[in-house]
Amino acid sequence: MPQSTQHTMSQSTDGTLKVFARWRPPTEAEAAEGEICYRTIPEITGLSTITTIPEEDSVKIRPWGIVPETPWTSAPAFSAVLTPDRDNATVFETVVKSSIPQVMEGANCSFFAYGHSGSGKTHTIVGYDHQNNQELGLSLAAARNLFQAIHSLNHSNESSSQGPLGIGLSVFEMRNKVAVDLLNNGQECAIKEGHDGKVHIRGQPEMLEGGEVRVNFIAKKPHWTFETLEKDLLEAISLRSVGSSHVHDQSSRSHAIIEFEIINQVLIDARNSILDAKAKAVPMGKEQDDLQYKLSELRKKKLGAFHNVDPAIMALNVNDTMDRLVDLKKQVTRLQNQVTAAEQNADDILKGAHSPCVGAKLVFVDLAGAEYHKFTAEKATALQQSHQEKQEGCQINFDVMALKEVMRAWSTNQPWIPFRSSPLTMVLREYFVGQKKGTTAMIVTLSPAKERYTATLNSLRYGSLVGAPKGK
Ligand SMILES: Nc1ncnc2c1ncn2[C@@H]1O[C@H](COP(=O)(O)OP(=O)(O)OP(=O)(O)O)[C@@H](O)[C@H]1O
Repeated sequence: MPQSTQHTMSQSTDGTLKVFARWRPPTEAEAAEGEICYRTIPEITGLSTITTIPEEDSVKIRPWGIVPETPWTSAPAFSAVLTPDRDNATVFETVVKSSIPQVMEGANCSFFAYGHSGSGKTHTIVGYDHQNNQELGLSLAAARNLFQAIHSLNHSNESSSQGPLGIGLSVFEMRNKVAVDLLNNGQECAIKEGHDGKVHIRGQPEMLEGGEVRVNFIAKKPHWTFETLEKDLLEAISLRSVGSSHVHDQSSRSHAIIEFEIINQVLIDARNSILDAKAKAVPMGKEQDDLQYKLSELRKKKLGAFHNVDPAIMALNVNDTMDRLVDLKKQVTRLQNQVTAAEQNADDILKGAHSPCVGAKLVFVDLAGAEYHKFTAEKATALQQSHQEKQEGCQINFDVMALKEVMRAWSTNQPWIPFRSSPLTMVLREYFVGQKKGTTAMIVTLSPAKERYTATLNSLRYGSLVGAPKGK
């Protein structure tokens, strides 16, 4: 039960990283058991601290639990503390709304929900009551607002040769070390870092007619209206993996990532051209490597090396093979030039777009809750988890700690940001880098149930670490 609840409007110390706390209402059973006592204290900086109050009645003593002897007080880390009476529409106004103009100016903005199982992350990010505008999740409310801004730009820009603006939707989850494409039947995608440091999420190669191999990236579906985007997004989210956590057996066991990118048809076509050019270049490159290998085998044999060579290779005519190799090299160079030109074209479209918002991204991440097995009933339930679930739990803990370091390094303009620390932070890299810095915010979702005191305190500690002002 909050001793005093303070709702402050969003303010930020540096304009880029904000942390919010959101308490959800108790269920009937939780209310009957009693609630965690806490107090919000606004600081002069505009940030708030949260103190938990271990009054006799505030934290239930459990047989194997630990009862805190002293109050715990956070750092002044919270831009706003949203009390249980605040609905999703209010959370949107407080946390997300100011980022819509930033995205329209070309900045990337990202929002993370962090909290233990059942604390309200999915309620906050996606929402459950989609008929009720007041309870639309932040991602959907943001998409609706973004479409309003885009449509008015489309009307004022009707003559644009690049076509109207829309939103490219990607929805995937990070499960262990792979990305699972929820817009493409749950296809597993590998996470690869390119020579340029950019991280790509690659799907399974697709065999095309004529032997071409198309390596698709994670699906990005273009949408021109909010209604079609909403339908796709909700269908994708329904495919998320669930498992047994310490609270219930329908817990999200993955980090879900919802990405909106502002696009136009010209950009879509340019990106398809890159994939087409690569599809042609890949088999040629492979054939070239293959011939080079065969020729080296033939040379070794010619030099008298004691070496078993495949009879099929021995049967090759060296001169013909060399001619074919020279020809292939020319073709591969030509195709690689086509790929480079297609990539350059896509970059030029982004730079020369009629609106600076083309290519800007707005991202929502529903983080899997970290596991805290140290105390109480959570340990008992954890023991019933399968080996795979325990491994996932370790990876989840690792990911969220890596994310905290990335956020702190990024918000304090460190020259080196540890994006490579975990697959999650590798994938998130592109949302943090960019010409313009937009808002990044963490919403720590909190359960008021005494039963969940340890987990709630751990979430608060995490929020406090992420949001503590620079240098602390
Ligand atoms: N702010 C809120 N107001 C009303 N109900 C809420 C709120 N937050 C959460 N709930 C309810 O609490 C339950 C658990 O919420 P939710 O599924 O969002 O938790 P979660 O943190 O995503 O859990 P998990 O990590 O296990 O998936 C749901 O029934 C949801 O409707």
